[in-house]
Amino acid sequence: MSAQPVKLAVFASGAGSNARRLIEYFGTAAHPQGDRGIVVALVVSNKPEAGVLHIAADNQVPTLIIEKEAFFRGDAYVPALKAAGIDYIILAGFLWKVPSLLIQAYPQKMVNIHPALLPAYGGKGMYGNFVHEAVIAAKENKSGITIHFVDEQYDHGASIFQATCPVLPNDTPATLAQRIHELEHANYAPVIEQLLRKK
Ligand SMILES: Nc1nc2c(c(=O)[nH]1)N[C@@H](CN(C=O)c1ccc(C(=O)N[C@@H](CCC(=O)O)C(=O)O)cc1)CN2
Ligand SMILES: NCC(=O)N[C@@H]1O[C@H](COP(=O)([O-])[O-])[C@@H](O)[C@H]1O
Repeated sequence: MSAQPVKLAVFASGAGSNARRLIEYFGTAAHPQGDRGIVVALVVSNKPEAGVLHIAADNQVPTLIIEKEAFFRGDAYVPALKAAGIDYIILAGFLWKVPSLLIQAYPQKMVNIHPALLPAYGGKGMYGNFVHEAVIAAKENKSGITIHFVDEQYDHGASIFQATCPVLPNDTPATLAQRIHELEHANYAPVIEQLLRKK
């Protein structure tokens, strides 16, 4: 009898390129990838029109749309996540602050990827292109990604991994975002795999 795979729920609010990469790397409950023993079992979004939901559907990954009032009550969605056998929550462009009760339900089992080198350029309002605009406006010569545990504050949890890339003089938020996405797609899944191997 093969052991049950570790089940990830990916939380996303947008296009879902990171979710797509995680699905490609780990596979799904229906189509596990290799013998990693980890699968993307659920995609959760707060935006019914989010592109990530189409990526989930294309890969037969079940989805859960969350409602604001229930979500911010704190533990409204914990039963559904536990019923789905979710072991880890992976934030990938999720734009709501995760409430404490949900974090407490997944102690040291909730991670986020941020498109900058924290602690700089993090916190409320620092998401998507707002981050890249701030980095360029500050005339930084490098940026990067931070993968970190999630705590009750935005972008404050313990850092797990960082990678850097140059910021070029003629960069726009879009060209920098592309370079950051390449770092994200190369690193998020292997860093998660390594983190779970240590448990
Ligand atoms: N409890 C935590 N929740 C979340 C974290 C975290 O570290 N702790 N990380 C964020 C992801 N994130 C940056 O990596 C981030 C996302 C969104 C915001 C933000 O300012 N959001 C706006 C609302 C935007 C919207 O609804 O469209 C806001 O709060 O006013 C900052 C950082 C995910 N959750
Ligand atoms: N502060 C949170 C934040 O800005 N997250 C960022 O949102 C993007 C989502 O892209 P995707 O939907 O294509 O994965 C990613 O670049 C991620 O780092």
